[in-house]
Amino acid sequence: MCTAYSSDCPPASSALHGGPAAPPAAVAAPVVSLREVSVVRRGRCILAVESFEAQSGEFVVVVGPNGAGKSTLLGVMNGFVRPAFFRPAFFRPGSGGPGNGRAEVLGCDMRSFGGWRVRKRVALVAQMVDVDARLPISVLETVMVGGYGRLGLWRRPGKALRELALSHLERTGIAHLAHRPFGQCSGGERQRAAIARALTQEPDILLLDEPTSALDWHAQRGILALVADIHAERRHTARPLTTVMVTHDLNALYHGGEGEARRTVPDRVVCMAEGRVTWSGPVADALDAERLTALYGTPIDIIRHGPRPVVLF
Ligand SMILES: Nc1ncnc2c1ncn2[C@@H]1O[C@H](COP(=O)(O)OP(=O)(O)OP(=O)(O)O)[C@@H](O)[C@H]1O
Repeated sequence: MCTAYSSDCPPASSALHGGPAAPPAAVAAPVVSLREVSVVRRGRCILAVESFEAQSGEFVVVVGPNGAGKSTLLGVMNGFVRPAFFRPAFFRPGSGGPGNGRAEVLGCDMRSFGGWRVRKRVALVAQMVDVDARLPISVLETVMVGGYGRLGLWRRPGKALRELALSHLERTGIAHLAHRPFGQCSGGERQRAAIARALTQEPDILLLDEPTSALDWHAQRGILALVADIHAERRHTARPLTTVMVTHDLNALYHGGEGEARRTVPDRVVCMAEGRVTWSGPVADALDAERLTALYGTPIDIIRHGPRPVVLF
């Protein structure tokens, strides 16, 4: 069942084949609203979130130790992981029932077929995986895959999708790699291609799961600046982008680019541990030595470099 934007979760307007006008930015409902959501795997509760919300146009960063449930949370948001619900009073994961539990993304109830519907509008840049260099698929073809969900069952990818993909290759700075086999690209180039593919999906929500892991310093800075710029470009449009990024790089919270003008300052940081959201608040408060030491279970210090806090461990 869909509740916020319309009765059938219509796609927002698409450069690919046009479409109904996007919902106005003034829609008050959060684009992600999770309450008493749980995920159980092999009899173990790996996610038990009492409350998580993301507003339209918000930039949220999710941090926490390995196994905290961050990727699972992203999976619930893009419909790949089907949520169950728990009642906090009894804490019976997966017990379902009316309770107060709900999982809505872009106004779609993720319990029904919402996951299938929103997947077209929620793009995920997953953790980097190794790809065989002999894989016969070019960077351009990889990026075009992002538009397939919007094409529907009977339409074949055509010129419009190709041009859209090329424009996003340009935007992410790798237009010159369009015809190179994807598997022959460097880690940083592959992450740019993954972001271009996500943009070709024309998403309302962009999810990024450790987009800078395994990249060198220069590539990390480039990816973070790109993500920040893409988010900022849509901030004051009729269709602001909601960005949710998982990262282990706490210094990425504050600085994503070169120079003050390009720094990344997300709107909010969400801390997770043992499947739960343990804290949520502004970046300045998140970068607190005591809080981070407790979260990661290892001593963490914060020093200042000019106006910028730097996390040391
Ligand atoms: N399909 C599954 N079956 C069993 N356990 C799972 C499954 N998927 C995830 N888990 C477990 O759930 C926990 C949370 O996993 P998740 O990948 O969400 O954590 P994470 O915070 O993203 O971790 P990391 O920072 O290491 O990527 C982990 O202990 C993981 O082993």
